[in-house]
Amino acid sequence: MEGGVDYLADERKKAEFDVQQMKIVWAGSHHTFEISDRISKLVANDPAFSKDERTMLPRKELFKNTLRKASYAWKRINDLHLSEEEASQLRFYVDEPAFTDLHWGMFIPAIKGQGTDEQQKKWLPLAYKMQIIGCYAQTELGHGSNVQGLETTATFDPQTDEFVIHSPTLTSSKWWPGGLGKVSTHGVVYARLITDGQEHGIHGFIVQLRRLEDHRPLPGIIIGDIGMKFGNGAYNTMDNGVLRFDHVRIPRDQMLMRVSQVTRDGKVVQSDVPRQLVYGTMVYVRQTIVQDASCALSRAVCIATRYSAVRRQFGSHNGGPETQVIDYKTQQSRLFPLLASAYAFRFVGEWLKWLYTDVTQRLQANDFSTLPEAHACTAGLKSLTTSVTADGIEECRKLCGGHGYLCTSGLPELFAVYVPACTYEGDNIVLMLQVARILMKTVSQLGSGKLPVGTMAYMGRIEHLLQYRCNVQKAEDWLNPAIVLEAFEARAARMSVSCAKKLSKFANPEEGFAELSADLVEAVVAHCQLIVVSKFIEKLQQDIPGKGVKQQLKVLCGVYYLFLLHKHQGDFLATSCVTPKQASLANDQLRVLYSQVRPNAIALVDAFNYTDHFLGSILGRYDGNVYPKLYEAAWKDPLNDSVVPDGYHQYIRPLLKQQRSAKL
Ligand SMILES: CC/C=C\C/C=C\C/C=C\C/C=C\C/C=C\C/C=C\C=C\C(=O)SCCNC(=O)CCNC(=O)[C@H](O)C(C)(C)COP(=O)(O)OP(=O)(O)OC[C@H]1O[C@@H](n2cnc3c(N)ncnc32)[C@H](O)[C@@H]1OP(=O)(O)O
Ligand SMILES: Cc1cc2nc3c(=O)[nH]c(=O)nc-3n(C[C@H](O)[C@H](O)[C@H](O)COP(=O)(O)OP(=O)(O)OC[C@H]3O[C@@H](n4cnc5c(N)ncnc54)[C@H](O)[C@@H]3O)c2cc1C
Repeated sequence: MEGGVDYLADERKKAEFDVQQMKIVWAGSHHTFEISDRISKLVANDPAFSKDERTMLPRKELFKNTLRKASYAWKRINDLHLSEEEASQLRFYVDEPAFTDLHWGMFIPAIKGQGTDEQQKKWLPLAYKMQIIGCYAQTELGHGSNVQGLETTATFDPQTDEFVIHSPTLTSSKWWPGGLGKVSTHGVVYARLITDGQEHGIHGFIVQLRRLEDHRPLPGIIIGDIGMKFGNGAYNTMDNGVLRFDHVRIPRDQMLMRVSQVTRDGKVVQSDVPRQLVYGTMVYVRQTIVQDASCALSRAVCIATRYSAVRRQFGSHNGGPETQVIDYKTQQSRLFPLLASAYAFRFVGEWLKWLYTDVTQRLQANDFSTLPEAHACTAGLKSLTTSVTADGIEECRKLCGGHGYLCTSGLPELFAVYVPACTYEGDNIVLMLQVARILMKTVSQLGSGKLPVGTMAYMGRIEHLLQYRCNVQKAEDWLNPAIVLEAFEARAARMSVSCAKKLSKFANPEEGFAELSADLVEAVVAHCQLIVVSKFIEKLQQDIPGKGVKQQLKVLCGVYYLFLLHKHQGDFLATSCVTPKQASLANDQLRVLYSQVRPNAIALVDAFNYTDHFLGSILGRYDGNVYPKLYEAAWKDPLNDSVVPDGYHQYIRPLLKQQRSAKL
C-alpha cells in the first residue's frame, strides 16, 4: 500500500463478519487456504512473473515471454520441490494461458483416463517430468462439436503392426488445439479407427509430432499456429495450432486402449468400459471449468466492488463528498447478484469436484452407473456458469464506467481470456442440448418404476411438484430454504414436463427435439439453476465457524436465488409456481438483502484473498488508491514516449498546413 494509506479502510471497518474465516470457506479448507495464500504471494513477489505491458506486446514477444515464464515456473516448481497441488496453484497465479495448461490439464488426464496400465506406465513418467510436452488434438477445421463427424483416420496396417494417421481433406486438419502450434512434441490425436476396411468410431492415439532433438516436425506432419485471437495479450499467449498428417505411421500400442483394443491381427475388442469414456477427458475439464468460473467471476466482481466504493458521482451536499456509486440501488442490483453468483459457483464447483472424484473411483472399480449423471452435471453446469461469468465480467466493466474500458482496469483482458470458455470444451448450447436429452429421457421413464437419481431425483416427486402451490404470504417467507427449493423444483419439473408433452406430439422425436430446442434449453437452464441453488443451501447446512460468516453466506444465498426468481419471473409465473403477488414479495425481500450486503461488500471481496498482482487491475487495488495510479500508468504508454508523436511531420503537419492555406 502506498504510504501505508488504505483508502478503503472505512469500508473494511463496516464488515460484520470474520473475514479470515470467510477466506477459509472460500478456499475450501485451512489446507487449501494456506497453500493458495503462500503460493500467490510467492508469485506476486517474484519480478520474473510481472504482468506489466502484456497487452502491448507484439505476438512474437508476447509468446516468447510466455515461454520464459512457463520455463521459469517449472524451475521454481522443481527447485522448491512443490507438490502437485502447489505446482498447479503456482501455474494458476502466474495467470497466463500457456501450453502447460493443456499438457497438465488435458494430455495427461487423457492418458490417465483412456490409457491401459501399461500405457500409463510408459507415457506418464515422461509427461510428469516434461520430457515430452503434449496437447489434446480433437477439433478439426470442419468439425468441433460433432465429435462423431471428425475426419482424421487411423487405419491399422497388419503388415507392419502400425496405425497410419491421415488427414484426407482440408477440413480434417486439426484446428484449435492449445499448445499444438509451436510447442507440443506429442498429442493425443482423435481419429476414426479403421481396421480391415471397417470403421470403429473415434479413438485417441498418442502421436509424436516434433523431433525431440531439434523440435522440427516429423515427416508427414504439417504444423503451425492458427493466428491472432480476440483481444490484446489475452489468449494470444497460447499457440492454438493447425496440424495435418500425410500417412504418418505410429506403433499399434499408441492407440489409447482402455475402452477398445486392436489386436495384432487387427481385431477390435471392446472392453466392458462404456465407449463414452473416450469423452472422459472432456468431463474432467468441464468440471474444472466450473471451478474456474467462480475464480474469473470473483475477480471481476472484486475489481468492480472496490472501484464502486472508491468512485463518487453526484449527490454532494454543501460541498461535501459526492455519493459513492456503490450506494446507488441500481449499482447494487447489478453488482451484488454477481457477487452472490461468484460464491454460488464456488460451492457448486466444490460439490462437482466431489462428484467427479466419486465417479472416478467408481470407474476404477468398473462401476459405470454414475457416468450419465457426471456427464449431465458437468455439461449443464459448465454451460450455465461460463455463460453467466462471461456476461458478468462485461457487466463489471460497465459498472466501472469509462475507466473499466482501460486495459489497466484488468477487465478487457479478463473478458478476452474468459469468453471462449462459452465455446471450448463444448459449445454451451450444444452441451445444454445434451442435458435436454437426458432430462427428456428421465421424464419419459417416470412411472416406469425406474426412479430418477442424483440431481434428477426431484423428478421422482413429479405428481407432487405438478400440484404444488407456493404458500409465501409475506416477503420474509422467501428466506425459508424449503419454500425456495420447492419453487425452483416445481418450475424446473413443469418446464421439462411441458417440453416432453410437446415432444410427444411429433411423429418423429428427432424432428420434435430440433423444433423445440430453444424451449428445451430454457428447461435445462431452470434445472441447472436448481442444482446451484440446492448446493448453496446444502452448504449452509454445514457447520461454518467464524463470527457472522454463516449469516453473510445466508444473505448471499438469498440474493442468488431471489435474483434468479426476479430475473426469470416469467418462467415462475407461466408455470404457476408463484403468483404475481409472491413474485413482487420476492423482489421486496431482495432489496432488503441488498442493503444487508452493502456494509459487507468490500470484506466479501477481500475474502477471495487475491493479490494485486493476480487481479492485475488499478481499479481493483486493495488500497483503493485508484486515481494517482491511473494517472501514473497513462504516462507509461508508449504513445507518451515522445511529446510530439511519430508521424506528425508526415501526416498531421501537412493536414494542418492545408487547413491554414484553405482559410487564407
Ligand atoms: C488475464 C488472464 C485472465 C484470466 C484467466 C481467468 C480464467 C481462465 C479460466 C478458465 C480456464 C480453465 C480451463 C481452461 C481449459 C481449457 C481450455 C483449453 C482447451 C480447450 C479444449 C477443448 O475445447 S477440447 C475439445 C472439446 N470438444 C468438445 O467438447 C466437443 C463437444 N461435443 C461432444 O462432447 C459430443 O460430440 C456430443 C456430446 C455433443 C455428442 O456426441 P455423440 O457421440 O454424438 O453423442 P450422442 O449420440 O448425443 O450421445 C451418445 C451417448 O453418450 C452420452 N455422452 C455424450 N457425451 C458424454 C460424455 N462426455 N460422457 C459420458 N457420456 C456422454 C450421451 O448422453 C448419450 O447417452 P445415451 O445413454 O443417451 O446413449
Ligand atoms: C480458445 C479455444 C481453445 C480451444 N482449445 C482446444 C483444444 O485444446 N483442443 C481441441 O481439440 N479443441 C479446442 N478448441 C475447440 C473447441 O472445443 C471447439 O471450438 C468447440 O467444441 C465448439 O465447436 P465448433 O467450433 O465446432 O462450434 P460449432 O459447433 O461450429 O458451433 C457454431 C454454432 O453452431 C451452433 N450449433 C452447433 N451444433 C448445434 C446443434 N446440434 N444444435 C444447435 N446449435 C448448434 C453452436 O451453438 C454455435 O452457435 C478450442 C477452442 C477455443 C475457442
